[in-house]
Amino acid sequence: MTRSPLDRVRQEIDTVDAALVSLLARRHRLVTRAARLKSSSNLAVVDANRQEAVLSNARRSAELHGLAIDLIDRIWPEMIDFWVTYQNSLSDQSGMLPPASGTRLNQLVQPQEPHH
Ligand SMILES: C=C(O[C@@H]1C=C(C(=O)O)C=C[C@H]1O)C(=O)O
Repeated sequence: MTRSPLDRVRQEIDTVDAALVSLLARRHRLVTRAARLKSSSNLAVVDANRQEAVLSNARRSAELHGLAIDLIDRIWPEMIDFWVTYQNSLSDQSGMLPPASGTRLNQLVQPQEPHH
């Protein structure tokens, strides 16, 4: 079977996607370490200044690579939101930290199972 140019490009896209997932997994491990360090120093999960720095680093990096900043602005806030929720879930489990001020009420109040 001869592979078309489109097939080859798609294979390369798959390789890049696998590398992205591997980097996301690495970020996840680092965020877990950050959560433990904040917990042991009694620091809040959410750090707005740090979030701004993370976003502006990513935007600057996109600019250097000629990548649309719009893409960063759509992806990074989602990632940060995901990892803030994740860290809040860790601190809820350990019971070591009060909920961060940014924690939404629906994360705190667990709906009761209806009784049958
Ligand atoms: C990972 C951290 O926790 C939160 C999540 C961040 C992120 O995903 O980059 C940045 C700041 C914090 O609001 C951190 O404090 O570094």
